[in-house]
Amino acid sequence: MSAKIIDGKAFAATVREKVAGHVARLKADHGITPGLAVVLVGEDPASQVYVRNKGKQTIEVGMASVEHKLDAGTSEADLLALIAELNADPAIHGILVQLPLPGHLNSDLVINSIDPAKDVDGFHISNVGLLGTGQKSMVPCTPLGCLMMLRDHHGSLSGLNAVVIGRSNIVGKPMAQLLLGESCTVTIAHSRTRDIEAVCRQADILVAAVGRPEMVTADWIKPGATVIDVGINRVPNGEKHKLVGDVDFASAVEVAGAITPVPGGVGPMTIACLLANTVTAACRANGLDEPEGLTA
Ligand SMILES: NC(=O)C1=CN([C@@H]2O[C@H](COP(=O)(O)OP(=O)(O)OC[C@H]3O[C@@H](n4cnc5c(N)ncnc54)[C@H](OP(=O)(O)O)[C@@H]3O)[C@@H](O)[C@H]2O)C=CC1
Ligand SMILES: Nc1nc(=O)c2c([nH]1)NC[C@@H]1CN(c3ccc(C(=O)N[C@@H](CCC(=O)O)C(=O)O)cc3)C=[N+]21
Repeated sequence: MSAKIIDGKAFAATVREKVAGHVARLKADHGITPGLAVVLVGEDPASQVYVRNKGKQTIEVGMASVEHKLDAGTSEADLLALIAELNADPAIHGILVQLPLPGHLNSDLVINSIDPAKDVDGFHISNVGLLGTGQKSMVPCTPLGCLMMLRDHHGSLSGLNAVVIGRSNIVGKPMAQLLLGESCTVTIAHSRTRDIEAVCRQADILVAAVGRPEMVTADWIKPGATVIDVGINRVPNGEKHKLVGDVDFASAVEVAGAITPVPGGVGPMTIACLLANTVTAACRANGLDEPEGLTA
């Protein structure tokens, strides 16, 4: 039997439509245009894909988009000065600093210099702490997008076994926190996990956020499980390249109950959630009721 394909691209379009509605209301009723600033230092290829898609979609939902493209050799002091400017700018409600940063920059220091209220990536230590203690925060976009798709597919996630492969601060850890918040029984697997295939086969929900092309094959998957593939891996395809996930889609689709494709799964949801977080930030900054259904 073949799995249901969870269409992240279509789901993301519905999220963006909701965001556009809230943006229109903010403009008409309050004269507020939510503004998102993206800071890109150097030329990481994965970040460029993201920035390209994001800039276009920010404009499409009616928000203001500002891009700061800095030279790979930019000093930490200059980057911190730019962030201080954006923190102080009332027209900017969301700030995203593309990761990874070039090696000479301390990314923890840089991320923690962003005003937590404008931290639409949800990476600032204050937001991480708020999420970890179940308080209102900015929730990282990729895990938030995954959660929206999981809730839509399952309704309640309570009591399900969830395995997250990957323990990064930007995907694996916050994903695990969100699933715990939904009362899943959560296991985080990583490069030192013993017999990872057997661990994964226990999962009703399997989230792969590893960065290894097609690592998760059918024999890792419990029949009927829901598989969320976060991986974005660029692999050679003849003369060109193609994108594949961390899951071997062709074999997994035969065993899973539901699965997200790459491209067209988690990626588009990540960008939609970034826009959602920016509207939420704009509402909070102005003491307005925040949109329902766009946060965790
Ligand atoms: N779709 C989207 O919107 C986004 C996609 N991504 C993609 O998601 C993937 C993960 O990203 P990110 O979390 O930043 O990556 P990181 O490299 O920061 O983390 C990868 C994690 O995978 C674990 N890992 C590596 N190799 C193995 C292995 N052989 N077996 C088990 N675990 C392993 C690592 O374990 P250890 O900690 O032990 O080293 C680590 O915890 C990438 O493909 C990235 O491009 C990322 C962000 C957004
Ligand atoms: N501060 C920060 N926050 C991030 O969230 C962040 C980051 N830095 N650095 C890079 C990674 C990667 N990432 C992607 C998001 C969407 C797609 C995406 O839209 N993917 C499309 C395909 C795009 C294509 O066709 O090439 C899809 O999966 O369908 C890809 C990658 C966010 N990241």
